Amino acid sequence: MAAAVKTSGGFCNTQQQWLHSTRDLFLHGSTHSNAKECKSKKAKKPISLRVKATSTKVELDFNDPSWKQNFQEDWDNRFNLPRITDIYDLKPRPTTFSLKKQRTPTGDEDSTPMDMWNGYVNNDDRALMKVIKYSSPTSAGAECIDPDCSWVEQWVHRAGPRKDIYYEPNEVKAAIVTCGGLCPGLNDVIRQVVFTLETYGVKNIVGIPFGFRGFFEKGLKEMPLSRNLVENINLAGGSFLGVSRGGAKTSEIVDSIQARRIDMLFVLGGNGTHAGANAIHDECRKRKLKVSVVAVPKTIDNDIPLMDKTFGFDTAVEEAQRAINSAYIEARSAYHGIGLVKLMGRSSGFIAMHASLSSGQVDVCLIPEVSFALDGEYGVLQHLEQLIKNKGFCVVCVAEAAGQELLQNSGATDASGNTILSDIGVHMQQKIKTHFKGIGVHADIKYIDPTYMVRACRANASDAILCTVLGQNASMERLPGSVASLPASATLTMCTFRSRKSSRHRSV
Ligand SMILES: Nc1ncnc2c1ncn2[C@@H]1O[C@H](COP(=O)(O)OP(=O)(O)OP(=O)(O)O)[C@@H](O)[C@H]1O
Ligand SMILES: O=P(O)(O)OC[C@H]1O[C@](O)(CO)[C@@H](O)[C@@H]1O
Ligand SMILES: [Mg+2]
Repeated sequence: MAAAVKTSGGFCNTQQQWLHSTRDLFLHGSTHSNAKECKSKKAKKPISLRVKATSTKVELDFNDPSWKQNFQEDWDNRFNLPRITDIYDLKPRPTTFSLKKQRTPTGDEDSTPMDMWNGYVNNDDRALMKVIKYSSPTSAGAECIDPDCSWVEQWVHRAGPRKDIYYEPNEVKAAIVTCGGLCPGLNDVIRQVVFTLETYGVKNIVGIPFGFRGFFEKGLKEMPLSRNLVENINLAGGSFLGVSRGGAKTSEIVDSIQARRIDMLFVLGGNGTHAGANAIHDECRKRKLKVSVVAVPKTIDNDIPLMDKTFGFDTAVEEAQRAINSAYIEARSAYHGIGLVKLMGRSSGFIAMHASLSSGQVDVCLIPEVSFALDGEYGVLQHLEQLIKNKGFCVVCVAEAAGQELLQNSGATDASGNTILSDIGVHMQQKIKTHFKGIGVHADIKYIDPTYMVRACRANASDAILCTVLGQNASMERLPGSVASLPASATLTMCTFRSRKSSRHRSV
């Protein structure tokens, strides 16, 4: 699966490729906002690359023979990781992690005595972002930077244990906080961060309750964490520490960090949380505090650019499939049954799309990335009419953010300032009812809204492994003294996983 690329403010990503390859199945929608952005990459020069990490804007002139070098330099700048040693003149000390050989020869007569030393990650180690080289903009799914689609390597930092560290594990205080909405796997990451820190010899680890709120809300006390306490938390869904939205005042949070004498902060959350982590990092720098901030990207929506998969997404898709299966059974068993399922995704249809594809039971999948009409000759309702006529039943899956332009928007926002979406599921249910009544055809609509069920559950096996790698890498990045925020941490914490994956599955 190819990584996402951000150009001119839009994302051209895997979802887009899937849309192309599944056009027959998911026939609604011809204009695609992302598609427009993708095309703009191939537009005449110069193009501008808007950079998420630093918000800088680099004009690329493809007539300039050194454009590729400029691009690469810009990329490296964006992925430059600030380190605690940028501010303080600190003496490195040998790591307390993995001091011994990880694996030793078995001692069997047959075994070849050899050094199984696992090694450390060097600060200059990198993982290659893209494993596909497109030879032309006409190649299926092509993601090209310049009009000729010449190969440009994009490298990100590799996560993992370093040989030198800059903190004394015995003396530091580490804090973990989980923010935003729930996501399967949060407990797995918390658990692994605690385990790894303890392996380094860190004794003082605390959990901040209920997101950033826990930093300033009176009456919310930090929770001491240990291997013993978190041993089994991965067996349950949710967040052991609790989550919250809104209310983040950076200066108050940093006052609290200072007062609690926190040296390292692990922040688990989505885009909002990462903006918060970045602000905390900036404020700590301004105050010259020796605090490392490492953010672990969390979003059930899987909508972080540059990342193939975020933790919790796989689990959510699996759960969503169950709802689709129920809708299918209901629709199949009813006379002119129409199963309708609404699935989460604040502004992306990844859950809906993947659950639909994997279930194989969905006739129409509607996602926000593709605009569609309900009424009219090429509208969804007309298509449903045909499906009922031809096969007697059908199943529709709609992402919660799909078709928002068809609904009235109240303009309301949640505590974090995120737009509260209008209910496309209920709207579709009504529209389908009215439509079939209007044409005098019986239709039995079964509407399923499993919203919170897809995320209020324990991580599945594949997410559990991903979380373990992320938790380990986050802790290993912290002790060497790095300070990371999106997208550095996103790639940073992912890249060990990614590099292993890509070497094993080069052809993906
Ligand atoms: N620009 C920002 N600067 C500082 N803090 C922010 C910013 N945006 C959001 N936050 C804070 O980050 C926390 C989480 O934000 P939000 O509720 O948007 O969830 P999220 O991290 O995007 O996760 P989800 O994927 O579940 O939406 C909130 O406490 C919010 O106040
Ligand atoms: O938990 P809340 O505040 O209802 O937010 C729900 C939103 O959070 C997410 O689960 C993650 O961003 C979205 O899919 C969904 O729209
Ligand atoms: Mg968000």
